[in-house]
Amino acid sequence: MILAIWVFLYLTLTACTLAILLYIQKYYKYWEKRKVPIESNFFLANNIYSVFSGKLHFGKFLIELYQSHPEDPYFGFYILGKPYLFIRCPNIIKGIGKNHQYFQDRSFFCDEKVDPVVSKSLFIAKNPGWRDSRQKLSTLFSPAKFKAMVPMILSHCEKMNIFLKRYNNHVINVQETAENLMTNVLPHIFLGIDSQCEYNTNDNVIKEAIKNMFGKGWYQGVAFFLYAFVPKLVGVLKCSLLHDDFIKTIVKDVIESYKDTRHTRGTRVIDTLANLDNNMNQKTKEYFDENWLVAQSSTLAIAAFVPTSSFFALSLYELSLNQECQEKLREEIFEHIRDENFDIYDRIMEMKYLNMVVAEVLRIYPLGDFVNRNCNRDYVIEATGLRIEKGTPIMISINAMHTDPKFYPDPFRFDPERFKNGTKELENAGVYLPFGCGQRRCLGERFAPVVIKIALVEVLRKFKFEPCNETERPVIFDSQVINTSPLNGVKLRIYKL
Ligand code: HEM
Repeated sequence: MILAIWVFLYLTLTACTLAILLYIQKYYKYWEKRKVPIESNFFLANNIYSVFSGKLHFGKFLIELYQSHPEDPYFGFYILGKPYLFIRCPNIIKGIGKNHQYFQDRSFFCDEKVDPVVSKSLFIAKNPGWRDSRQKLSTLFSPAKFKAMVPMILSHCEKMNIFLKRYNNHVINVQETAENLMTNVLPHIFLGIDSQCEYNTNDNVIKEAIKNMFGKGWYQGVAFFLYAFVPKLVGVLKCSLLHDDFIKTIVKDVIESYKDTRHTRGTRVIDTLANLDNNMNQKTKEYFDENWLVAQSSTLAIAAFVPTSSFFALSLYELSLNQECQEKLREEIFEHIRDENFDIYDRIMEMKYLNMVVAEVLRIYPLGDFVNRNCNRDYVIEATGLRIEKGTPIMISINAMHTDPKFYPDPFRFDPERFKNGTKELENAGVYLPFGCGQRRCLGERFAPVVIKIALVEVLRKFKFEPCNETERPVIFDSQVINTSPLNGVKLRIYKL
């Protein structure tokens, strides 16, 4: 018996050693053999361990990598010995955006058997699930749907302004105000729930549930690392990236209410999601199950909440530090809005300076830091002849592109004039990509700016913002969360006009 155990242990150890040796043989000096410059050692790129211990933000880590290869169009790096390709050259980035058939998926992966919810999230899903889900979700974000949302967004802005009026000549944390506004607006649109988030208190169950859905600290760091880089271990360790009990309860309630045939289906995003198309074949229908609903509802809440809150707060921050821009924007707002009976949706589309301000905020603070893809078919970079092999993950740092002085002189100066000709030219040049690139770009690309522009117009018509002693310069970001979010909030002094 003892002998059998020893033989078993010996064989297992030999098999593991062989597997590791084969793995190392396959990948060791992978980039060197292809004459691709490399970053650091074979096992772990640079100081990536600081990211997963919560000391360094992942976006910052990518900027440091980008800056360490100033002359290279791309370079390779390794995570646990797996080769990654970091793309720096705008022309190559454009090619990746255009050639969706080669770069359909992200390299993050989650097996449906291991996590039936996360695996279906639009952010993680692979084809054909991703394509069908994206088609279905895209119908929710049409200009007509936005227009219909405007009165609701306005009513929440009005409540915010009533709160702000009480704080004339006081210092307030606009990040907190922005989060409260989004706690009211987003669950209303996506889930049809009234969060009743008050502005004078910081404890709202829905806000806390959304903020905690992704967790924080070392546990989230480890879970994110496993999902992103060693997905097979997720099942073994049974760790979960998502705390979705709150969304699950809401989805269950909606599905339950549909069983009652007298119930009239609403116009909320969740109603549209739950409303399955009768033309779908059985297999597709099976995919769009309750887990799919929970997955998409959570994805929308997570993907929207932090970026839109920070986007609003950081817009006010930059407009406070740059008073002449704030004044210019206010003048434009008053020029377009002379009385109370105006169609705000049409007006914000016409406001050129407002668009320039928003574009510049998204340049300095792209909020979604990186683009990540998995090459799903061998792809040759025409300019250099490098063959990116099937299965190779690639990384693009949006933040690093947006703050590279080669593309944006004096990159940390807030200057909306950079966008006086719009964003198209810079987008086409592959150097402006706040919402990513290609077919897998952000689903909220048109929605987020609409909400922020309305909120900015509403608040700047009534209030002026100035920096104060507590205003950080520059803003310090939280290194323990995946999104870009100010660690200590954004403190500004507010004056009633
Ligand atoms: C200022 C606000 C926002 C910024 C800067 C932002 C940025 C991004 C970026 C950079 C990506 C990755 C794109 C790529 O890989 O090419 C992304 C993906 C995504 N975003 Fe946003 N986002 C914002 C707001 C929103 C909102 C409001 C929603 C929800 C309506 C949303 C939903 C998503 C989804 C679902 C994806 C994954 C898309 C897919 O894989 O098909 N985002 N976002």
